[in-house]
Amino acid sequence: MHVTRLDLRNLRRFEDVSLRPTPGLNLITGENGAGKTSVLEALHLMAYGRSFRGRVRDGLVRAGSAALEVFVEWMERPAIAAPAVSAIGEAVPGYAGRPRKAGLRHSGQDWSGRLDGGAVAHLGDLCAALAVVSFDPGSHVLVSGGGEPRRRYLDWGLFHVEPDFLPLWRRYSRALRQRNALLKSRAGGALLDAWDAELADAGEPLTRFRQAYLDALLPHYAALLHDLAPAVGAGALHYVPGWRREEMSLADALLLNRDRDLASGHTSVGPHRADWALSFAGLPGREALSRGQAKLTALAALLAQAEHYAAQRGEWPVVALDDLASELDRRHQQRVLERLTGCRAQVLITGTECPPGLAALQAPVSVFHVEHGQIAAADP
Ligand SMILES: Nc1ncnc2c1ncn2[C@@H]1O[C@H](COP(=O)(O)OP(=O)(O)OP(=O)(O)O)[C@@H](O)[C@H]1O
Repeated sequence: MHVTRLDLRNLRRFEDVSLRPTPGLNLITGENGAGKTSVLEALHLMAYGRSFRGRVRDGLVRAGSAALEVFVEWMERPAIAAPAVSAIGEAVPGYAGRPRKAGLRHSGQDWSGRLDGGAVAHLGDLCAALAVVSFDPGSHVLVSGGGEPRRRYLDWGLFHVEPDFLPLWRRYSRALRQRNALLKSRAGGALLDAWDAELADAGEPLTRFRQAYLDALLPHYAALLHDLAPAVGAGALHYVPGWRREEMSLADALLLNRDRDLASGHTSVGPHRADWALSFAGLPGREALSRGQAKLTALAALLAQAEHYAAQRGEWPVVALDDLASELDRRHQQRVLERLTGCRAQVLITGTECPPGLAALQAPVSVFHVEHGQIAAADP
């Protein structure tokens, strides 16, 4: 898929700007503080419901404004592969791609959204429509941070490639909220039994989906890691389900931990505590990765997710690379961009100037310059 239009209103320093990216490589340049990252943040917000720099209420809305607005138009490949031109040489309507559009207004507390002209009930519906994979200076948390970004990573992938996952995830989240509320009010008995059963009913298949997804990512990740950071040795990924799954069912684990959960007021076992671990044949553990290696490992994981998405859905997600030159050295910049241009993915890159790895690529690139709160197309 590729974004054809991105409008931002009252987002960080931008009052009202519009960007028309091209399907291939797009470079967004500007001085420090010009607003380059904010452009990618807007796209990320539509695709994830949050910025990669935190929540909307943490400063995304322009000072003095009540709410921000993001509007995105993109082209999506049709689900059925068919020639764009018929046997008699005429264009086949609808097969060249499906135009889609989404709008989001967010005040930090309240939001409203529209998708293809209709109102959406859940922010997740917007996020499931537009697929963006972002690599930014904070992406290393996928490797060096706590479990939450790694769970989000798995769930984002599953929202996009597994249609049965989102309803299951909603069921589990609702049951977890209800169970925690009961635990806090110290209520036990039949009601708690019922929510335990619901948690187990949703949590077991949810875990199977996550485990299968991580297994499916592994070949992509291992090949990318070998290409980007061969010194760390073969990479492996291991799912950690959030309870001792090899010994007992989730229903049994919930029952076993009930007294402890009643004392603490929250559910201590289950897929909401899941994680996945990374191991490397050439290193004792992820703690031994250098900062640069941690970034490359995170990038391998993110690109693996994009590759897997492309294999499943028949088209690439949009790839956003924030401040590429400060994240990767020239050789790695070039390697990554070669891969992405070879796959015909739409790529949006930010930088104070053209990253050396992009200049060395000699591929066609559309350049946009951000200055004084405006975005303008510039000469390549
Ligand atoms: N809520 C806000 N209201 C108004 N202006 C804001 C708000 N939040 C951030 N800004 C300003 O918007 C700009 C955001 O810049 P952004 O981080 O997108 O720039 P950048 O071009 O990526 O910078 P750098 O190269 O330094 O990373 C900064 O000038 C910042 O001071």
